[in-house]
Amino acid sequence: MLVTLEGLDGSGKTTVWERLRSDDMVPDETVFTREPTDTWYGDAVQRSIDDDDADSLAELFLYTADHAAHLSNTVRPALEENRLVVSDRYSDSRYAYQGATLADSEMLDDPLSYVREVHAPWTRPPDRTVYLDLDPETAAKRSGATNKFETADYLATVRDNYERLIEADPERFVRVDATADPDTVYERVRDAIV
Ligand SMILES: Nc1ncnc2c1ncn2[C@@H]1O[C@H](COP(=O)(O)OP(=O)(O)OP(=O)(O)O)[C@@H](O)[C@H]1O
Ligand SMILES: Cc1cn([C@H]2C[C@H](O)[C@@H](COP(=O)(O)O)O2)c(=O)[nH]c1=O
Repeated sequence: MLVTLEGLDGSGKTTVWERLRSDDMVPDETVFTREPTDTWYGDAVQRSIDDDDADSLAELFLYTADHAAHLSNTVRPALEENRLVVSDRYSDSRYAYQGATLADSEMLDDPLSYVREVHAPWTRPPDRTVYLDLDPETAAKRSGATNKFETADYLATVRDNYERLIEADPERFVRVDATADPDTVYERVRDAIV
């Protein structure tokens, strides 16, 4: 089973993901992974994140290349062995974030749909997605505005995109209030996974 953790920057995904790794209730053979990945593809993505002037379309395809390699090298092999896979960010991050980054593009009427169409023929959708729901102002504050994505204005568009994704696929998503205290958030996420 493939479970993904999604939400705005600062919503607490990595905090939960780290804690799940040492939880006895989570199966030992679980694969914990993330996007951007810790590979040279992920390094290329990181360079783009750090470049305020990166071309938005080129950036989409860097993230997408990282996703393709992540699927073939990590996610699909683990699923073939019937292991639980927990990914800190995955394809919905691309739909929500690059959907927002490309919002001003004159070439695309509906960037979110375009990004989904690019992935559709080959990606592997998650079986369950835990969405850590947080308002953009708190998200920007918590994340410390360390990269170009972490502003309340931009994150408001990203949040609208996540809402569109949830509306289109309500069965897959479990919404968790990320303003709750860390222990409560953690227990709600764990309950949604095991
Ligand atoms: N439930 C919570 N309440 C208050 N603060 C929290 C909570 N969960 C995490 N934090 C704090 O918010 C900050 C961001 O958390 P974390 O790195 O886990 O978020 P993230 O969603 O992984 O962010 P990013 O996508 O930017 O990597 C950290 O300082 C963390 O300690
Ligand atoms: C996977 C993915 C990520 N992003 C953005 C979101 C964050 O601001 C950065 C890095 O992610 P992290 O969780 O803070 O390490 O990249 C994105 O725009 N599109 C994506 O597909």
